[in-house]
Amino acid sequence: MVLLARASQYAFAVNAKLLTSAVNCRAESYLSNLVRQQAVRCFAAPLPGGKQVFKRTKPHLNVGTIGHVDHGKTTLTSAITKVLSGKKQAKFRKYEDIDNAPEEKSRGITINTYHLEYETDLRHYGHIDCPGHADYIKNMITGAAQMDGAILVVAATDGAMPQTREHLLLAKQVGMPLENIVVFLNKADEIPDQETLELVEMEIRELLTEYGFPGDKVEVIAGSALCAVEGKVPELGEQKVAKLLNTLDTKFIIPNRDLNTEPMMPAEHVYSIQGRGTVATGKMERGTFTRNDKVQVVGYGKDIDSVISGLETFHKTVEKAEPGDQLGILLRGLGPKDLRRGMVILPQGHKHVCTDHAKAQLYVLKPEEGGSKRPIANFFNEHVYSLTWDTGCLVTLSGKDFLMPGDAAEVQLQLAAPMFIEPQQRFTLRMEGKTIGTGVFTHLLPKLTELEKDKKTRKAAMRTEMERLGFNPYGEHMARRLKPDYTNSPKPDDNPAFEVFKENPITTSDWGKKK
Ligand SMILES: Nc1nc2c(ncn2[C@@H]2O[C@H](COP(=O)(O)OP(=O)(O)OP(=O)(O)O)[C@@H](O)[C@H]2O)c(=O)[nH]1
Repeated sequence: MVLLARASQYAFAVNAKLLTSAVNCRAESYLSNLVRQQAVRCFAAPLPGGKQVFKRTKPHLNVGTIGHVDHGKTTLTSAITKVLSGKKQAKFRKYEDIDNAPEEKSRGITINTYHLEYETDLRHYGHIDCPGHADYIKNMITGAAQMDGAILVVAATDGAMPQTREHLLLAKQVGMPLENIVVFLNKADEIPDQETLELVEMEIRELLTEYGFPGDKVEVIAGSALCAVEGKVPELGEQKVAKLLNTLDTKFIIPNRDLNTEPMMPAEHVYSIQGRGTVATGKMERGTFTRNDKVQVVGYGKDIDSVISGLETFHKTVEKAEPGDQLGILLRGLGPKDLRRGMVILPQGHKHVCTDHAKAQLYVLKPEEGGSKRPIANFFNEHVYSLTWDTGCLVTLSGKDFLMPGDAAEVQLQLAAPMFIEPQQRFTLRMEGKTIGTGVFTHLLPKLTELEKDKKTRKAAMRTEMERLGFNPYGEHMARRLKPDYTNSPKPDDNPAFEVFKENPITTSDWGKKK
C-alpha cells in the first residue's frame, strides 16, 4: 500500500514536472499528446528523489510582458532570464525555448502565453509572456488576468501601435494596481538620436495618462532586449534590463493577498494525465488550498466535485497554495472533458451561484480608444471575457435604443452559459476581433428561462426591435447611418463606468466580498 502510494507520488511528481514543462509549451493538442506519452514513460520508470518543495522565502509577484506584435516581448523575457541567470536567480530561456510551438516557430510570433519564474534579491516573480498579435487576444486576456503588474514593451522604432493601446486597456480592465506598470522602450539600438527616443517616451506617457495610468510617474526605460540577449552594448542591454528589474522590485506594489476568505482559482489551462486525473493551471485569486481539499469546479453550466490530489508551482510541490501563486492543481477523478479554461475552482459547500444573466455597467469605447464605430443595439450579440472565461452574450438595453461609442450605461448581459460572476467583477466585450467595450458586473440576476434562451424568441425580439425602429440596427452600415455625436458623450467625471476604472482598482481581497 505504502509502495503504491510512493509510486503514485513519484508518478505525479514526475508527471507534474513534465506537465509543467508542458504548461510552458504552447500548442495544446501537441502538448496533450506529449504529456500523455511522457506520463506513460514516467509510470514505467519513476525517478527517485521526489520533488522539491516550494519555499516562500521572498514576496511573490506576477508580472508579464504586454504590447504590440514584434515589439520584443519574447526577446525581453529571454533577456531577463539571461541577466538573472548570471546570479543563478533564473534559468536562462532562449527565444526558441519560449516561442517553441511549431506554429510559433514558423510564423515567428507568440500565440500562447508562456509562464516562467525568476527571482531577484528581493522578490520571487512569476512571469507571463503574452502574445501581441490581434488574433490571439483571447490568450492575452487570460494571461493578463493572472498578472499583478505589467511590463509594456514598445518598440522605439514604431511607437504606440494598436495592440499597445488594446493591451493597456485590457491590463487595466483585469484590475492590476495602476502603479504596477513599467515601459520598456525597446530596440533603442536602432534609434541613433536621443530626441526621437524622447518623443516616443512623451507619446507613451500621454497614452498611459489617457488610459488612467499615472503617465508622468511611470518609469520608462529605453534599452535593447536583443543587446541584452546577445551580450552586446551593456549600457543598452544588460544594464537596462537590470534597471527594469530594479523598477519591478522597488516601484511595483504587492496587491493585498487575502488568505482568510473562501478560496477561488479560475483555470487558465487544463491538461490531462492519463490514469491520474486532470490538472488545472492558473493563478490562485484568494484564500488557500491544500492537498486533499474537497473542491467543486464551476462554470459553463457545470458543477463538478473533486479532490485536490496535488498542488504545484513552477515544478515544485506547494504545501499550501496562497493568493498570487501560479498553480497546477491535480484534480482527482476528472477527465479532460469535465474541465475547460474559464471554469473556477471553489471549495465544496461554497455559496456561489453561477448565472447566465447579470446587470452591468458598460462603457462603449470610441474608435480612437480602439473601439468600433458601430453603435450597440438592443439584443446585439457579442462575446464577453471575464477572469479566464469567455462566452457569447446578448446585450439588452433599458430606456435607450442604442449605445453609441463613448456612451456609458447600465445594460443586461445574457450569457450563452451560466458562469462564475461576482459583483464588481470586470469584463470586456469584443466583437469581430475588436474590443468594443469594458465594464463591471453590478448585480447577478436569476438564470434565464428556457423561453428567454430560445433562439426563436430572440430572433422575434430582434424583429420587433427592427419594426419599432423602422430599420435594421444590427448591420455594419449602422456606423454610417448613426454617426456618433461625441458632443453629448459623457465626460470622464460624470461617466459612472469610466469612474469605475479611474478609481483604485479592485484588489483580490475585494473579490470575495459580496457588495
Ligand atoms: N534591433 C532590435 N531588434 C529587436 C530587439 N528586441 C527584439 N528584436 C527583434 O524584434 C523581432 C520581434 O521580437 P519578439 O521578441 O518576437 O517580439 P514579440 O513582441 O514577442 O512578438 P509577439 O510575441 O509575436 O507579439 C525579432 O526579430 C527580434 O529579434 C532589440 O532590442 N533591438
